[in-house]
Amino acid sequence: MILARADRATRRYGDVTALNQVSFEVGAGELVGLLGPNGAGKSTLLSLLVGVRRVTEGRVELFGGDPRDPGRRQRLGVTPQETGLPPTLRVGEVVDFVSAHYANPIPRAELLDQFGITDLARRQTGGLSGGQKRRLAIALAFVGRPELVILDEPTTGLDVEARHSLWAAIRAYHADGGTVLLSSHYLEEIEALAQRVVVLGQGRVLADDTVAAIRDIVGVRRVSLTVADLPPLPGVLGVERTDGRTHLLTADADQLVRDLVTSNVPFSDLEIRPTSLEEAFLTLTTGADRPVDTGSSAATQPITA
Ligand SMILES: Nc1ncnc2c1ncn2[C@@H]1O[C@H](COP(=O)(O)OP(=O)(O)OP(=O)(O)O)[C@@H](O)[C@H]1O
Repeated sequence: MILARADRATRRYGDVTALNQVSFEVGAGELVGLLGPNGAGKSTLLSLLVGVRRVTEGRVELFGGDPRDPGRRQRLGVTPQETGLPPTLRVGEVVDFVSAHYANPIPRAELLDQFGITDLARRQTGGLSGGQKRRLAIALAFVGRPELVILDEPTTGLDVEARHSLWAAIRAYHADGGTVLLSSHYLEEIEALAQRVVVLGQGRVLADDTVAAIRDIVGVRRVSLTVADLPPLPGVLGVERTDGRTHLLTADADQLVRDLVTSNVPFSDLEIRPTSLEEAFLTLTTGADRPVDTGSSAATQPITA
């Protein structure tokens, strides 16, 4: 059963195309990570799916119909990137207030315990730290026992301990049959939680695959050197030349260096460094005005830079 779907969804803000013909689905019981650099369109996509924004073109569906239908939203739990909590209400009162909107909410004490915020129950939300507010906001997404939870960068601003306790709560919900779609900048977070990753870049789906397949792509290394002329070498995914330096992208830097040495080409100032997630995706898609097809292992396809 498909719980959320985007079908060639496009969203523009004036001249800015935030999402460009995005299609993907979230099936019941999945835990899907939405990964992408700043401005990739993650929040826009989530806001369409939860019904707070409308598509410019294309279609989005939640539980098989219009996300703006209140009946459907009852079955959904959401934590947006920023949440405004009424500053004078106590944490327990906020939980009670949100619970009152649902037929069968999780009891207050149980919810606070699950999210490690029991000791905050009597504190006014205005006096909470940023991380404490964030944990409360995330807990509130789960209070109505939703079938689908959508979390926009849930652990941004949390310390390591809070992040891990939140991951445990998300895993427990998923193990109980819940479905999760969460966005993140952090590959680590997606790896810790998700089975499937949808990568967005510049408003498009660049990849939709297993964590392992995506890991292969971001495992790309950048081998930089000064060289006059380079013969074709195996395993080179992309070549860039800037300021007299040549940069080779490869999934196996060790082998590439061996091949460079045995090719007898004179070179100097060899440097190897990992590409950041953002850089890997931007580089791999440079000049390729089309999505990367990881279904046939994008990491082994030649990319012209
Ligand atoms: N209300 C808006 N008005 C104009 N442009 C917007 C608006 N919201 C988003 N954008 C633009 O749309 C693009 C996608 O933004 P979006 O917030 O969806 O990306 P994101 O992947 O969630 O980024 P981040 O990781 O930084 O939160 C960006 O270029 C952004 O500046």
